[in-house]
Amino acid sequence: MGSQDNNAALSSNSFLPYKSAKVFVAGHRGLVGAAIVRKLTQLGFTNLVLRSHAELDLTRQSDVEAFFVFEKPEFVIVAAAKVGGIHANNTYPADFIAINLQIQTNVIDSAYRNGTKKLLFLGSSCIYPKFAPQPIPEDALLTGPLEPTNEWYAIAKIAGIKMCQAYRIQYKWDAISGMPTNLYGPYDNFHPENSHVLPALMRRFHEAKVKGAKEVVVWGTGSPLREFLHVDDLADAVVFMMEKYSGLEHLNVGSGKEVTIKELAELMKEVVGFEGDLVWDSTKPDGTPRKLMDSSKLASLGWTPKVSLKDGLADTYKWYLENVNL
Ligand SMILES: NC(=O)C1=CN([C@@H]2O[C@H](COP(=O)(O)OP(=O)(O)OC[C@H]3O[C@@H](n4cnc5c(N)ncnc54)[C@H](OP(=O)(O)O)[C@@H]3O)[C@@H](O)[C@H]2O)C=CC1
Ligand SMILES: C[C@H]1O[C@H](OP(=O)(O)OP(=O)(O)OC[C@H]2O[C@@H](n3cnc4c(=O)[nH]c(N)nc43)[C@H](O)[C@@H]2O)[C@@H](O)[C@@H](O)C1=O
Repeated sequence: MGSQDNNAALSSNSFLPYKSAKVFVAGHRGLVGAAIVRKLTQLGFTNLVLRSHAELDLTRQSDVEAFFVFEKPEFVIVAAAKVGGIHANNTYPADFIAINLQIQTNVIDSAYRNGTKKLLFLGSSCIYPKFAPQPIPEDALLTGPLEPTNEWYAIAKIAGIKMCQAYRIQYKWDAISGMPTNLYGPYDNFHPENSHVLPALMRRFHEAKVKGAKEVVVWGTGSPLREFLHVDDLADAVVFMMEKYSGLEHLNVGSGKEVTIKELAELMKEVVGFEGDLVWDSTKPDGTPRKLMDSSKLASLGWTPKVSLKDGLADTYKWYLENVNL
């Protein structure tokens, strides 16, 4: 993190006092983007620039350039991406590498060229080697082979981190990166196959309860460990980093707490109130055995998460009942 000192001159762009600043939240209808918009609105930001995918396809370079020339946002948060769980990543590798490279390259380059003061890029904990030391420090990046089920997505995300670093070094531009762990919360994707484990199980347990089914199938062996963070905590961390961090290195953003998939399934069963049995489908991949991140750098700057997994699950299930299960 010594390189952060070399960039001290770039850290003058404080964010929080400028409530009327133009802030572009890319991907504002997704899990993460929606939480960031909620947080910024709560804080009193009045000039958010938002475009749905239908209004602006961020893979289209000339459209993105025209948007930035016209809007010239002062701050940019990149929460738009092609995102999915283990099955989607494994099934659509071309989409995961190409769409993510296109979106992030277009947005980062156009933001720099049109006077954006500061940009935050979001990656993911899957950037780290499959067998990284645990908890995973930021400097484990590029020290070993990736998990094959999501290497295409991981390579795109690593390119995003490196692009922010390259623009910081060459242009002295304040681009930073945050690497969140597995997230969940309101506006998650509850698709039965393509979503992440937590929303997938919430939906499957709920539907099983409603139908009076005797069992629910859960993928893999149940032994992999995952670290979950409520998306409201992530949004809080994003605002914190926009205000306080201007370094070359990406920063891990995790809860510091891990559970096995079996423990998650048992907890979900309890929260949803399903009374049948769990059946394990070991033909489905487990993915990375463990990916607990070391988020002590962010903690040392003064940020800590607040939402426990149990409370977060109950809150998300309430949202699911009110909004998805209509
Ligand atoms: N969910 C998680 O567990 C984790 C997420 N992250 C990161 O957080 C970020 C946000 O993820 P998350 O909110 O979960 O993802 P979502 O899929 O919920 O949201 C992604 C958003 O990006 C938009 N988008 C996708 N493609 C395009 C495009 N071509 N043009 C314009 N908009 C587009 C989507 O719009 P539409 O739906 O209309 O296509 C959607 O609003 C990503 O960078 C992801 O890597 C990191 C770690 C874990
Ligand atoms: C955030 C992160 O998310 C992805 O990585 P992942 O953590 O492996 O993602 P996942 O949530 O899909 O699975 C976690 C674990 O859970 C098990 N599992 C059980 N039952 C279901 C199930 O029903 N659905 C899913 N998806 N998984 C299930 C599953 O077999 C695996 O062992 C990356 O591709 C990449 O997108 C990324 O960055």
